Amino acid sequence: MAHKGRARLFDALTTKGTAFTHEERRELGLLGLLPIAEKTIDEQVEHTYHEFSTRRDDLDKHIYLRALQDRNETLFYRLLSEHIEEMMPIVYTPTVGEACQRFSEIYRRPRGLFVAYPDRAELREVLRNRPEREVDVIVVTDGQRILGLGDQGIGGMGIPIGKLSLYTLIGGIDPARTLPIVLDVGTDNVERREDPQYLGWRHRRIGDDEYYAFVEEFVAAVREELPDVLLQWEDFATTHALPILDRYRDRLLTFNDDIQGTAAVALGALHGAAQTAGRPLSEQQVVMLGAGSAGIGVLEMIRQEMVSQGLSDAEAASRIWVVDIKGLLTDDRTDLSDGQRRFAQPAARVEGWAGVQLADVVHQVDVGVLLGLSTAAGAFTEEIVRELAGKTDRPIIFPLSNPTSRAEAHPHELDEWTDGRALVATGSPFAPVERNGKKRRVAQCNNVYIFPAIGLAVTAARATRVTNEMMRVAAKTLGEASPALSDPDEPLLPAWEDVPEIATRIATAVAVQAVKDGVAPERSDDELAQLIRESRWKPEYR
Ligand SMILES: NC(=O)C1=CN([C@@H]2O[C@H](COP(=O)(O)OP(=O)(O)OC[C@H]3O[C@@H](n4cnc5c(N)ncnc54)[C@H](OP(=O)(O)O)[C@@H]3O)[C@@H](O)[C@H]2O)C=CC1
Ligand SMILES: CC(=O)C(=O)O
Ligand SMILES: [Mg+2]
Repeated sequence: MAHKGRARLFDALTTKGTAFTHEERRELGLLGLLPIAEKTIDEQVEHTYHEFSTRRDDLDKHIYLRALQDRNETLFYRLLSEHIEEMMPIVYTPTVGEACQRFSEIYRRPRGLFVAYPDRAELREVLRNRPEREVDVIVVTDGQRILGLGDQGIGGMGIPIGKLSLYTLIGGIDPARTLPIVLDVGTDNVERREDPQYLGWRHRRIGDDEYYAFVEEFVAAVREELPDVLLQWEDFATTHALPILDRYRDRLLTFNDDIQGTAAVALGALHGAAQTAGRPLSEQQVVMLGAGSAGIGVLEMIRQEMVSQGLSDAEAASRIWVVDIKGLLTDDRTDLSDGQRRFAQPAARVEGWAGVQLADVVHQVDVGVLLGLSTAAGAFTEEIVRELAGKTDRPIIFPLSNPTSRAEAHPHELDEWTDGRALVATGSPFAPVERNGKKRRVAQCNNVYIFPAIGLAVTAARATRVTNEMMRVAAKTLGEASPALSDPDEPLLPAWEDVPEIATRIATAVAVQAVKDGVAPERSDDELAQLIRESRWKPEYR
């Protein structure tokens, strides 16, 4: 706020552009630096929306919005908040996936921190060079599993930038207090590495010993510089995601969005779905396609929920069937990680089956819930879905892989193959499904319903850890807001326009839980609710 003149005019966080009044221009040394007209923020929104609308395709629209964000953050968030449903798919999945693939080509200006392995001796200096001193939330990736698009190296930076935009848009986190980070540890994507435009370190990914030592150094630098920050891990390959979470979850204020955020949103959506289907989760047989960190994270939470509904651990596990690229996870497989092994079915249970692929499991088991976190586009085939639809009145089918090009099925197909009976939620956004002249919105079961609220909760309540119970409360509060609970024809998750308000509700419940869990200072529930409402940043010129 202190700067004047050009520095003030070009400070994206505090500029008002053509909305500086004549008096402000005089006070701030801006006279003559702007055309004489004085705009209101509403007029600026109208103008930028028109500009946005003239862009040819979604990537152009993404580039336009990113440029606006770099120029005037208040206006960027005001525009987004007035067109949330239209712009979410542009700043986030699916368009952000293409923006990551073409990151070096569309690169304009730096944002956040590029923490590169060759700079490892100077990590503290890198952290000290962060653009803003005070930070509430870091989102960090190493670019190895960007949505379902694999290794994008430094291009993965598009994801932390996009996620943090949603922390602000939905969770009301002050954009000046967010920090996107990419750990540049090389890339195994040969096409990227050999692209002359590639802006990252042209090197194969470093080996695990160097990798974990580097992550440890990075964490140490973050702790020293920003001891209270929330550190969110995003889009790490499963092989690294789980060990990193295990190593740091009890040492830092941290969570892994793909594991824990996805689990919470899936459980939230299943709440409305199970109620509409008329059968609680604990009475369902659940099939998951994909045994990566997202899939296993979701299943851990489903199992806990089944236990809270009265099953033993073993009974719950016996209702969960996981299929990966090799087929069903069974206890005679030697290639399973510890996390996967917890969901392996006894091999004896499948003796006599013709095979152990998804179609076989759906054929043999009384499946009520089919979930996909596999990146396998089209894997929920007509044959599989029709078989499932023959077993239950209201099949619950969630193709959750991102971006759209990786979805296991499209909602209009699921609708057709089940005669409109499927209860559907998808990872990326899809157009409404039309049946008998009536259009129905498709719920987007994406962790964006959760992470902004977690950020808001821990920031406002000054929490020091993200506990499992905090995540469970987030899932429960979201589930209770399902429009399908009051009308089975409504989507399983709330509309985007309502999401900022619901994020506030989730954040309040999570903050209350943080106090209960002893990881945030004592405060009454009312005080927390008030603190959360008051701490929300708003896109208004100061
Ligand atoms: N909706 C949401 O909010 C979220 C969605 N996601 C999406 O989930 C997907 C998976 O993420 P993540 O778990 O981290 O990724 P991983 O790559 O770690 O996991 C993918 C899993 O699917 C399996 N798989 C791959 N291809 C097939 C196939 N053809 N048939 C059966 N199984 C297959 C893999 O098996 P194997 O290991 O043997 O190859 C692996 O078990 C991504 O598309 C991601 O965008 C992730 C987080 C949140
Ligand atoms: C949504 C998300 O986090 C993912 O697809 O990775
Ligand atoms: Mg992710």
